Amino acid sequence: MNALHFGAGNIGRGFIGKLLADAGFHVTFADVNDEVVSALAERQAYPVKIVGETEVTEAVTNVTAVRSDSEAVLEVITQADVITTAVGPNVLKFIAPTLAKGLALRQASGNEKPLNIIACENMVRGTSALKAMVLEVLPEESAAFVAEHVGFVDSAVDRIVPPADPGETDVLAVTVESFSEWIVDQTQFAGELPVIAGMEPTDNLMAFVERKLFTLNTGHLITAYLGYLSGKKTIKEAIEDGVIAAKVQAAMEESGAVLIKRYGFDPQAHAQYIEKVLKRFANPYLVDEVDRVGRQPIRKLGAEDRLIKPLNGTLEYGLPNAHLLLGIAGAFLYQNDDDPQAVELQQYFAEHGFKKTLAHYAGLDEASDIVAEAEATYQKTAAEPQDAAD
Ligand SMILES: NC(=O)c1ccc[n+]([C@@H]2O[C@H](COP(=O)([O-])OP(=O)(O)OC[C@H]3O[C@@H](n4cnc5c(N)ncnc54)[C@H](O)[C@@H]3O)[C@@H](O)[C@H]2O)c1
Ligand SMILES: O=P(O)(O)OC[C@@H](O)[C@@H](O)[C@H](O)[C@H](O)CO
Repeated sequence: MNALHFGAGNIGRGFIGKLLADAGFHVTFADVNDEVVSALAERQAYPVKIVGETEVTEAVTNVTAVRSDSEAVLEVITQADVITTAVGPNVLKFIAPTLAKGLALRQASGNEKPLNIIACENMVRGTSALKAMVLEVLPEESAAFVAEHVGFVDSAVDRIVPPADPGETDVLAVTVESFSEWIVDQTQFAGELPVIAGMEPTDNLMAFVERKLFTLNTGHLITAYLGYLSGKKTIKEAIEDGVIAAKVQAAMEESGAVLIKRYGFDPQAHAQYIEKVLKRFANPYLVDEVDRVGRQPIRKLGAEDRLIKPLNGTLEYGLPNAHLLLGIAGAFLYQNDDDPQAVELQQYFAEHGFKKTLAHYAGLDEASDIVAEAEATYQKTAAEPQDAAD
């Protein structure tokens, strides 16, 4: 069985590529990082350090790599049984034309075995978004072939994988937490549902995607921004501050109340889920910087993402949202010259002011009460950033 995985980064090497290799797939990574591609192609193996109560380093073998913009990747697409991605939501548009070309070539090669494509990104129904991009550029004569033989399967992916420790010299080494969860929409597969250890099929994907994105990622982001405001470098340092932890928990309870209403989750089980997430943030063996978790604030202010979608849910059901608003204030106060989206957000904000900026990026009505409330929270937080975090 052959797997092709786009994005040999943290989650690619530390979770999805490892899981597929462990399941017996020959895994080809496709990436644009020459150093990583060369090392994978040469060594055909890499180490994954799993840290938690115990620490173990496992070797991932039976892997190789090609550049994702090379002719070689097209050949791999013609032979793959599964294609996965972990490149970041904003990069899917760059790999869609490659997938379309490869699928046309697969048709020409006469390979009619089922192929399943699964985007493993932090976004709601990322594979469906990728499918739309692929179909847009797919040659018309391949449309029927793809509809019959290719499954585009949405998924939810959860494992905290920061970049390697600063002192690490092996470009392929990756450190991961022991927890992992990969849930796929069983209704979207082409061919028979494959049995892969660590991949859990469900017929209720949206509940799992939203539970993960609007609990873990909502809480993670607010931890990062409150940590940033109080001068903390890592998520662990931030969540060890009791006041920050209480605010983060309150935000997860606000989004949780929406999820409980929307999906009928058991409130007690959801409270335990939140508790477990808080423990994962405090993992003493992971060095996860607030800048990684706070990255790309424009993406994170999107209407379907971890702050605004739960906020809209609180409006729909008439629920409290003060701590979600604090997260939005945090996004506006987050400054990082190395993050192009943080720079763009600050520039737009300086030119257009709070209300126009939030309305622009979050798809909210500039004249709405909620945007006015968000601005008031921003002003209060900007005046006393320490109070927000202390
Ligand atoms: N790291 C985590 O804890 C985690 C957990 C769950 C989900 N995710 C999601 O996984 C995705 C990747 O995150 P990450 O933390 O692994 O990021 P990362 O930056 O470590 O990895 C992304 C990889 O994609 C590669 N890439 C960029 N452009 C490419 C292209 N055109 N073709 C092929 N490869 C390309 C980069 O070189 C890099 O190796 C994101 O959507 C993220 O939200 C991350
Ligand atoms: O990857 P992002 O930028 O969408 O979000 C940053 C982190 O919250 C995220 O990578 C988590 O570590 C991950 O989602 C855990 O499963």
